[in-house]
Amino acid sequence: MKYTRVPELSLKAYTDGDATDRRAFEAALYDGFKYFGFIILKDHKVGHDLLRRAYNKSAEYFALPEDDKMPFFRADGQRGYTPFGREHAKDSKYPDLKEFWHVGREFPEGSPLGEIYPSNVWPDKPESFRDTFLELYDALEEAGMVMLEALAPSLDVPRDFFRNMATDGNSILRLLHYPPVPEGINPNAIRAAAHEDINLITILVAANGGGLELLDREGNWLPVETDPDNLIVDAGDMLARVCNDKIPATTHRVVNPQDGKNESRYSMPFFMHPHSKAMLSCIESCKGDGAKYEDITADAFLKQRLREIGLA
Ligand SMILES: O=C(O)CCC(=O)C(=O)O
Ligand SMILES: [Fe+2]
Repeated sequence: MKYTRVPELSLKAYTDGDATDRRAFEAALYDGFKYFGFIILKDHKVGHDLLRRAYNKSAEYFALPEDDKMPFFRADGQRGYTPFGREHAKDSKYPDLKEFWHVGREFPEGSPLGEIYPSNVWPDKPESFRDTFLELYDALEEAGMVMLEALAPSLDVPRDFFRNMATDGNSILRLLHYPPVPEGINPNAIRAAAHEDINLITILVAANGGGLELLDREGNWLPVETDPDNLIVDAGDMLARVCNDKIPATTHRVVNPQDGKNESRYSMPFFMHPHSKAMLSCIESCKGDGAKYEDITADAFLKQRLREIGLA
């Protein structure tokens, strides 16, 4: 199968369809993932109202003065606020033109699991910030779990294989703000330099503006554009690693505005991670001539990659 654009799949066909619909969805997901490492997901259950509310809260937060935001900056960048110009892609010298906020997993008070990941921090304004983003975290995780489940049969692993890996996982919701590109900025600096995501899969709430591009097999940058109510799903390094690159962690970037409209851009990727102790080890059906990568725990792999992007 050859594609000229990122395929669009309807999640409803999988969740509400019969066995034939589900098999067709699984095949289309696997084909899209193998070809591009990206698919677009429509008819999902993350509500339109929740997405609009989340975008509004995100815009309200980033509009606050820097003095209100900096108290939530943590050096490791894993929770709370990361200011403009801090993160750079693994192979880029120039910082990305973005600021962001990270929400991690919340455990019920007193849960022993609460110790394993850094605690969330929360701003006191805007109002309902915490509730909105915990709701979005759960909704995106739910959609992601279904995708992980739908992927399993194609790789000949039990249906709950990836779901189990991601249960209590170190998944992160990132609220991103790319401000208007400042004048006089180094021409090599872009909103998000070419990179691959670190995690298993990313469920990206499509932004309210263009700019996202993936690097296709011919080495061309292909815009990934869709209705802002749809979700974009892409495969990260951890998934590529366990399936021996059968599914690629596709390089992507966000370019600066090119249409003369130098406006803020907001997006909200949800990075689905395995739980820290999960072993990233090559799936039997993908071994072929042998595993290309050594076994490593999800936690060790994450730490290695965070150092490479200047966040640890
Ligand atoms: O803003 C976007 O559309 C993509 C962001 C992204 O690729 C990332 O944060 O890893
Ligand atoms: Fe990314």
